[in-house]
Amino acid sequence: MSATPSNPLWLAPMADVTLWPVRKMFFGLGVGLAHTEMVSARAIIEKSHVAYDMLYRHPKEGALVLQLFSGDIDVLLNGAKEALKVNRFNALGINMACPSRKVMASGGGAALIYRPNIASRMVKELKTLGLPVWVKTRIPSHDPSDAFNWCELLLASGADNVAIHARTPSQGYNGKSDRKIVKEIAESFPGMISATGDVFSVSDVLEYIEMGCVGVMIARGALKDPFIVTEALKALGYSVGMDDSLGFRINVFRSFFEDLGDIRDNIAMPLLRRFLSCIFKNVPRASYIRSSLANAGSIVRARELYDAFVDELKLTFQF
Ligand SMILES: Cc1cc2nc3c(=O)[nH]c(=O)nc-3n(C[C@H](O)[C@H](O)[C@H](O)COP(=O)(O)O)c2cc1C
Repeated sequence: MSATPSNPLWLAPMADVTLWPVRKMFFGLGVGLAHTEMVSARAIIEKSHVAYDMLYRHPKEGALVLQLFSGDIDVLLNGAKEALKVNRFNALGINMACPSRKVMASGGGAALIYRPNIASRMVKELKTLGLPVWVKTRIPSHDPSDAFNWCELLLASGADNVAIHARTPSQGYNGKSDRKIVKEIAESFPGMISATGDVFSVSDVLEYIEMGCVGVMIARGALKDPFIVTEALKALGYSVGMDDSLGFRINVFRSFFEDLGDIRDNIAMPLLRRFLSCIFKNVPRASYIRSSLANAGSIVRARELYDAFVDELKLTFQF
């Protein structure tokens, strides 16, 4: 199974967000590839139901990278083996980017930047499973030569793609992602580097592509407005056959509601709340509608309210 994306605009991994209903919505909008949220390799080995749920892949999804995290080589490898018994994925991703204290304390996530030998062996071991191996990482420092050496090591170890979020682990989300470093690395390793970091507009996507990145991942920008995807694809010259009308937006979210109905309310309701700010944009009483949906208590009830609001809007806007 190859990891060939259908275009260079990809959905980034986001914990508690990139579950299958969200990924399916974004594949519907046109992304060329998506990531699962990061899954603990140890939790897979321990047969956690939560981790197993994260391995579900809907038949209508496109190219999908399973992103795993661990600070231990054997745990990572065995977790990946178990995951591949549950489902097929187009590539295995290693999280070397997560700066959270808990993940870094286990030696995983961004802590791997400071454990280069372990990181390199992780890539080599995962490669033995026969799938492309993708690494998502932050940068060691704002010195371009540090970033170059780090990416060179990952690629020499066999990584098929390195996605760079050009902030250091200690930076959190402060400052800006360092695009000069991304450009230098993308030029140094043509065809191997993708970008993530501060992708909020069509011009952000175009800028990373012009730098020579093979792909651009959308993360927080996708939460603010999923429809950036269709706009960016149009700007990149892909024919998307979709518009930005209210009717189109409403239908996209109607399908999303259907899919959310297939997962538990305690997972689905927070997920719905994540996307509420972009539902009913520029529509009268939008904030009242959003707060009704946020407090609906269950997806079934939220869907009923949504349908009732849409009926009202149809009378007003005649779509
Ligand atoms: C809610 C949320 C969850 C995230 N979870 C993950 C994750 O599971 N794995 C990962 O590699 N990055 C994760 N990230 C980081 C994003 O993939 C992305 O690299 C980062 O947000 C920078 O891109 P942006 O500035 O365009 O949002 C997460 C980000 C957000 C906002």
